[in-house]
Amino acid sequence: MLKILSGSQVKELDAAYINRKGISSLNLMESAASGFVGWWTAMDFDKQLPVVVFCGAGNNGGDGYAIARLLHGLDFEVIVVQCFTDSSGMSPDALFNKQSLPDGVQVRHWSEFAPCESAVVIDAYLGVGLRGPLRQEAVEVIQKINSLAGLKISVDIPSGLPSDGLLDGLCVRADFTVTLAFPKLSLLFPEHASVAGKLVLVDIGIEDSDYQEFPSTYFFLIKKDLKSYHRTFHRFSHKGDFGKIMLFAGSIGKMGAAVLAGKAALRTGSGLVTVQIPESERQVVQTAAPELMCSFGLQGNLGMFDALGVGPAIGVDDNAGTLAYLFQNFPKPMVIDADAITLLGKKPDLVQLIPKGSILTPHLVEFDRILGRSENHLERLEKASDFCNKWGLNMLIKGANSVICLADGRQIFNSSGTHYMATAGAGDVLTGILTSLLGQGYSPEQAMICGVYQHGLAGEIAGERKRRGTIASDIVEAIPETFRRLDIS
Ligand SMILES: NC(=O)C1=CN([C@@H]2O[C@H](COP(=O)(O)OP(=O)(O)OC[C@H]3O[C@@H](n4cnc5c(N)ncnc54)[C@H](OP(=O)(O)O)[C@@H]3O)[C@@H](O)[C@H]2O)[C@@H](O)CC1
Ligand SMILES: Nc1ncnc2c1ncn2[C@@H]1O[C@H](COP(=O)(O)OP(=O)(O)O)[C@@H](O)[C@H]1O
Ligand SMILES: [K+]
Repeated sequence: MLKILSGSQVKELDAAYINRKGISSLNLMESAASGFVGWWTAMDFDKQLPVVVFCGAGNNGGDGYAIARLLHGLDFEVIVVQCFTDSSGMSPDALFNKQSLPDGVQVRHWSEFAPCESAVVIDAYLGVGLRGPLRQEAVEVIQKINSLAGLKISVDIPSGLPSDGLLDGLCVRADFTVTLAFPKLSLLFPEHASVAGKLVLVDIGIEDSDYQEFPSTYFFLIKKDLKSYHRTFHRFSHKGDFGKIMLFAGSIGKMGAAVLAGKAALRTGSGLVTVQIPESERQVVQTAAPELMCSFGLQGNLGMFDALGVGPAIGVDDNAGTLAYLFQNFPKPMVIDADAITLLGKKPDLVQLIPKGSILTPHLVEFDRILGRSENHLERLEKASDFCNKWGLNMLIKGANSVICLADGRQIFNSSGTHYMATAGAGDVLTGILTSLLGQGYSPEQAMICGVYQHGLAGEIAGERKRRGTIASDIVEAIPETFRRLDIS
């Protein structure tokens, strides 16, 4: 898992890494530039298009000069636009890379740069070294970059966006942000989606051990983390090992929620899945998924289940008693979603009854219902942290880069997923996956890590196939492929 450090910790991280490896800061800058160019090459940009690289005077600009040199070496027509006047303020590494530009690279000053049609723009003007409000010249440079027609690619972070806080003013509006080593926190805020564009992470060789001395409560979950969190089953594993689970989901006219959650649990590997539904609706479930079992009315013997998930489309009227009953009679961590969360917002006294370690999975509107409106994502993250800590609960704030909030204060941003998942029932699928993993003996933390990543990956696989036509059933059908892609047997 990658630790997300603050912008001001980056210099110290670099120093620790450089010291341990016995290399120079220039080597690290070269790794950053090569990493960027590796991604660029994979994107297969058209060599007919000129590339315009806006370079600042700091190390972000240094990355830009190095990228310009490397792209020139790949036969691209490269124009460097210098966004400062006085070279005496340049960082030594930026100066070195500026002086290393080959003759074939044209260099202009930003004030005299006339936009050319359809150039690809690389924004290496300001990175994590931004301090305070933009100075007037920076405002004008950023306005110029934004006025250009071509595709815009920001190096590390869109220039002008603070790395750890909220945008207050202007920044480059990027189509892609190619971020170095770890994603900067602000790139993961929903309010910055329109300026950060698509997020690309480039490994520049800094290892987990180099991060150890730097405190942070924020983490970024990536594909290579997954295998170590999964349980392994053996050749003698039996149905019981894979767990018996119960899902309270669906109501008259909304039985899809029970079917989707139930099927997702089966596809995630549950041994036995029972859905608790209104009896009149049993045919819907048993026709749609014969592998599911149904139960009607409150179960007397909840103890036979290994895990329980409650909420998708159960309705908010008349269910407060059911929730209280479940909380009091099922003393293990459970998954609480959708209408069950809305009910907690209406009846906050119920929160104290929730079994410790349970997982609440609100989307942003449901989040507001339990914890009130937040001005921004930072405030939301803080509220979630306080709530989880106070009640010994876990929370998943759903959306792009869903955040796993643990009771000990750690907050883990998910890297998988796609906007094609913004479709009815995608959350019901997640409830099925999470409950299934709890039932298979995963701890709540393991279930959240594996479940959230795989749900996102299943969405990506479904999206590759169905694009805008993706529906929640496609996500369910893609779950088996996620195990294959992650090499989990
Ligand atoms: N481990 C990694 O991730 C690695 C990171 N690397 C790269 O280093 C970058 C960080 O470089 P950095 O620290 O030199 O700062 P950077 O972002 O270039 O900004 C400094 C410039 O901004 C200016 N400036 C500041 N505030 C301003 C304002 N309000 N308004 C206007 N101007 C303002 C400031 O001007 P000054 O105040 O000095 O006059 C100076 O010119 C990082 O993002 C990544 O790209 C890689 O090379 C290697 C590995
Ligand atoms: N733009 C997006 N990028 C990544 N994941 C998304 C995006 N939009 C939605 N999702 C995911 O899809 C799921 C939607 O859940 P939810 O809002 O509860 O849907 P529903 O109530 O229709 O089941 C969440 O897990 C969320 O993280
Ligand atoms: K930048």
